[in-house]
Amino acid sequence: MMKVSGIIVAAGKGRRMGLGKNKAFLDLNGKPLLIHTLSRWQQFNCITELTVVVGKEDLNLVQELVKQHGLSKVSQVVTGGKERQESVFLGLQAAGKSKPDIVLIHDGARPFVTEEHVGQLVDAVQQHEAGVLAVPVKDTIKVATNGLIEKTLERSRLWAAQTPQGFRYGLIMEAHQQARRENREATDDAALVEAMGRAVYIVPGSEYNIKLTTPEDIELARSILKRSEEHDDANRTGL
Ligand SMILES: Nc1ccn([C@@H]2O[C@H](COP(=O)(O)OP(=O)(O)OP(=O)(O)O)[C@@H](O)[C@H]2O)c(=O)n1
Ligand SMILES: C[C@](O)(CO)[C@H](O)COP(=O)(O)O
Repeated sequence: MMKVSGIIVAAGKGRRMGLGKNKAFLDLNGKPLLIHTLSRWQQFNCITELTVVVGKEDLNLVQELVKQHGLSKVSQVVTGGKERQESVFLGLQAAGKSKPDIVLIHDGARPFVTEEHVGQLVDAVQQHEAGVLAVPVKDTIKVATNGLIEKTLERSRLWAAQTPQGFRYGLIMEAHQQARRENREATDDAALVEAMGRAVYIVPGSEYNIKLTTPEDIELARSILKRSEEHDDANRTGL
């Protein structure tokens, strides 16, 4: 059977959120943001196990929360690095011990991805080795320097990359190792694979799969959570 491991990165500082603490512990309806994300991944049938990457200072707390919330798919909680890319690399090294075929790399700060989209991503990775969830860009994007517009990009070809991003394990490890040798940095993992000249496929995702980045996202997250709880209630009661 195909072994699919999730790597959930939550070792950031959440500076843009401005809470003065890691946004992973932001309370959403009585539960920390990271626990919302992990509880969802715990339920995904295609996922064999989860590696969680957190800041050194949060290691004990997250291990305790994992136990408390019965997150049995979490096989390890490991320490991350200064940048997201380093946290992912450390997560990949740890996940590699149990020899996964495919890894799905996901932001701890994205609590609303669905099983349907994760399943579609796994299918794409089985077929093509590398894929990302993404949504079409809705705004018109300008490239500007010092407030002066240089050009307008052709919107019909623009996609906003999300996570999870999925890869055959050997491919993403090679991409991270090469990036480290060449001191290359990127804000997502797909870019490291693209830089090797390898194909990465887009799997259309959902606008609800938001990353909580700035304070306005908290309100949005609470309303998405309410909507998904109502949806669950409706399913349970047959409404
Ligand atoms: N050194 C880092 C930086 C980021 N992340 C994780 O990567 C995800 C996406 O990053 P982002 O939203 O930028 O989070 P932060 O780095 O925490 O936020 P900021 O850039 O505002 O400080 C988050 O779940 C974050 O915890 C990580 O594991 N290790
Ligand atoms: C990986 C990512 O979530 C894709 O959208 C994003 O690039 C990482 O977060 P950041 O806000 O760029 O740090």
